[in-house]
Amino acid sequence: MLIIGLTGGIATGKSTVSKYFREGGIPVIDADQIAREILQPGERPYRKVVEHFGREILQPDGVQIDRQKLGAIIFNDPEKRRALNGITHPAVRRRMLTQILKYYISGYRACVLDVPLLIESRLDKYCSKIVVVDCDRDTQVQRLMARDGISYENAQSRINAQLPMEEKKRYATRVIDNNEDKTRTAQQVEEVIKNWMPSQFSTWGLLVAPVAIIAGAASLWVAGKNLFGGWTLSVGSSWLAASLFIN
Ligand SMILES: CC(C)(COP(=O)(O)OP(=O)(O)OC[C@H]1O[C@@H](n2cnc3c(N)ncnc32)[C@H](O)[C@@H]1O)[C@@H](O)C(=O)NCCC(=O)NCCS
Ligand SMILES: Nc1ncnc2c1ncn2[C@@H]1O[C@H](COP(=O)(O)OP(=O)(O)OP(=O)(O)O)[C@@H](O)[C@H]1O
Repeated sequence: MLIIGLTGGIATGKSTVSKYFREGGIPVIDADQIAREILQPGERPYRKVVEHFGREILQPDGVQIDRQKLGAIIFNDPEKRRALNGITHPAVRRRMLTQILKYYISGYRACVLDVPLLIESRLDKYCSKIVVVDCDRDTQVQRLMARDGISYENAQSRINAQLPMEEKKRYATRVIDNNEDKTRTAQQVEEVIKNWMPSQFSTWGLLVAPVAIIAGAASLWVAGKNLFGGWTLSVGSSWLAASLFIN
């Protein structure tokens, strides 16, 4: 299975690019979405975050986390940001792994991991390819302020909480330029899908190969007991397994 890591700076356009991958038939695992789920009441990371940051980060209902308040704390303080990451990231990673397995078992040929902090948290090493979504800093600031309704200073501190784009781009297999209109961005994603998608044969190979290997081993055992036909079966199964894997 091809695992494509998708990253970029805040508001450079990862969700926009994700949408085009989904439209191209490739499932996307969204780390921001998972991070939201684990901060719901009842989840263990929720409890730890409230314990660590205190009840003042809760909304007036005294239950839900006020994301704006928590954001204001962690985007302006590297130490507190590290503490939050230390609580949330292991749980996010576990859920991402479960989702990857789900897609693998369902026979998908590829999936995208949409992770803003892919490079910072060293998840890039588990990806076969890395897509970095880029736009110039002024555009990024403008889009972030417009989308989240935040001030120029707030936008700057959120951008500065991440690795600079120049650094992220060094890890890219492919940079998607998201400075122009969305149609141009969609075309770049289409190109990526066309160039990178593994053949249907190789996906089936990954699913069928373990069965073929077991069949090969079993027939070797039978062949040891005699039967010319058994050898034929074992060689045939092993060849099938090898060829599916190699693909
Ligand atoms: C601080 C929180 C509550 C702010 O919530 P808010 O709804 O305002 O923002 P949202 O979750 O939509 O994130 C928006 C963007 O902020 C950036 N961002 C989020 N968390 C971090 C972080 N810890 N460090 C740097 N950038 C971050 C990402 O680019 C993300 O796409 C929230 O982002 C959070 O829980 N962050 C910790 C979990 C995390 O690291 N998530 C990132 C993916 S693993
Ligand atoms: N090519 C584009 N032209 C105009 N607006 C765009 C373009 N790409 C994205 N946007 C807008 O910019 C904003 C940020 O884009 P998006 O939400 O995709 O970024 P993101 O990288 O996923 O952000 P985050 O890091 O916060 O998750 C959104 O309002 C989106 O509609």
